[in-house]
Amino acid sequence: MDDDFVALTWERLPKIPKRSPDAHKGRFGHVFVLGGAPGMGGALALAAAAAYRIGAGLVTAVGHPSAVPYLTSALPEATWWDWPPSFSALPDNAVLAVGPGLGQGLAAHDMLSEVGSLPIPQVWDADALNILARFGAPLLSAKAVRLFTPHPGEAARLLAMPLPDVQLDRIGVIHALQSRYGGHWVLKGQHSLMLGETARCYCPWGNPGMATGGSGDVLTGVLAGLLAQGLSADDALILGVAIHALAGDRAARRLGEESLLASNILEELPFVIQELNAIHV
Ligand SMILES: NC(=O)C1=CN([C@@H]2O[C@H](COP(=O)(O)OP(=O)(O)OC[C@H]3O[C@@H](n4cnc5c(N)ncnc54)[C@H](O)[C@@H]3O)[C@@H](O)[C@H]2O)[C@@H](O)CC1
Ligand SMILES: Nc1ncnc2c1ncn2[C@@H]1O[C@H](COP(=O)(O)OP(=O)(O)O)[C@@H](O)[C@H]1O
Repeated sequence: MDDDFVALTWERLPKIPKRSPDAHKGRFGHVFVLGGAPGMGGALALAAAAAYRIGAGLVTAVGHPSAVPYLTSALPEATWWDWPPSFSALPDNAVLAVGPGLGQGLAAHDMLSEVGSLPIPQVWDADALNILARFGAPLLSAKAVRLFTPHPGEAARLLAMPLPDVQLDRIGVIHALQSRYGGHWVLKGQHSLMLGETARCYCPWGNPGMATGGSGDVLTGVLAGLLAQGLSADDALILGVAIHALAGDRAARRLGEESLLASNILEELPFVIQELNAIHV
């Protein structure tokens, strides 16, 4: 690993802000997850549940009506908006997470060009990245805090380069992504790399059991939930990637890498948060 990119340690991790005794849900932000095209309601539900688990005050899932059954059975705590959302109705404390199971049709493109025109904190993942790869940086028309979360396949599409070349020069790739699209980046996979405003680090945790459908959707919800609680983009990036990987490691110890499901990462989030809070007292 390049000297410039340091390994995260427990001690170096940012803190989740402590809740004051008179807290109410309005203080912890309102995450809107946009995704859930037909057949992919599960991705939307995973991301929405992760945003709640990490501490967001309110979560709204914005999806195709066919995704409703996933959400109502998996997460009755979330509220629901149909596609296309009324962006003018977003509250002041909104954070957007776009991409989990979004699909790449015209409706998805139109929603993303609206999202890109809003000065609201946002996390871009999965199909949102695939659409960005097709339409380029002009899709990001407004200045906004943006976290981007490509896996190597998505990074290859975003830079129009062969996939094997991404893995040969992951540091060069993450710099190239930031130069082309701005914002804060995690290049996922073994030893996920992070590049933010000042953040330059890699995650020593995580395991191949996390190479399973939906684990990236959980990360997206975690990052949005941390932004919603007021963490800076760099802190949300570092803490979110770390908590997600540590939760994956706990799930692998409990269940084995082969049997690990994305929903098991979700289940372990509370225990990682408690462990971190205990060392940060
Ligand atoms: N339960 C659900 O509803 C799920 C929905 N999902 C959604 O499905 C949509 C498309 O995801 P797909 O998984 O089909 O498409 P991807 O673009 O993630 O993967 C397509 C192909 O890209 C390559 N690839 C992926 N990750 C790679 C890596 N780390 N290194 C090298 N090559 C890699 C592989 O060849 C893979 O088959 C997304 O919107 C996603 O959010 C997935 O997250 C899976 C679960
Ligand atoms: N071999 C691995 N070692 C560590 N982490 C991994 C490994 N494989 C996958 N992960 C993590 O699991 C998540 C997978 O995300 P992604 O590929 O977007 O999955 P999906 O599209 O199915 O949601 C990422 O956070 C990635 O860093």
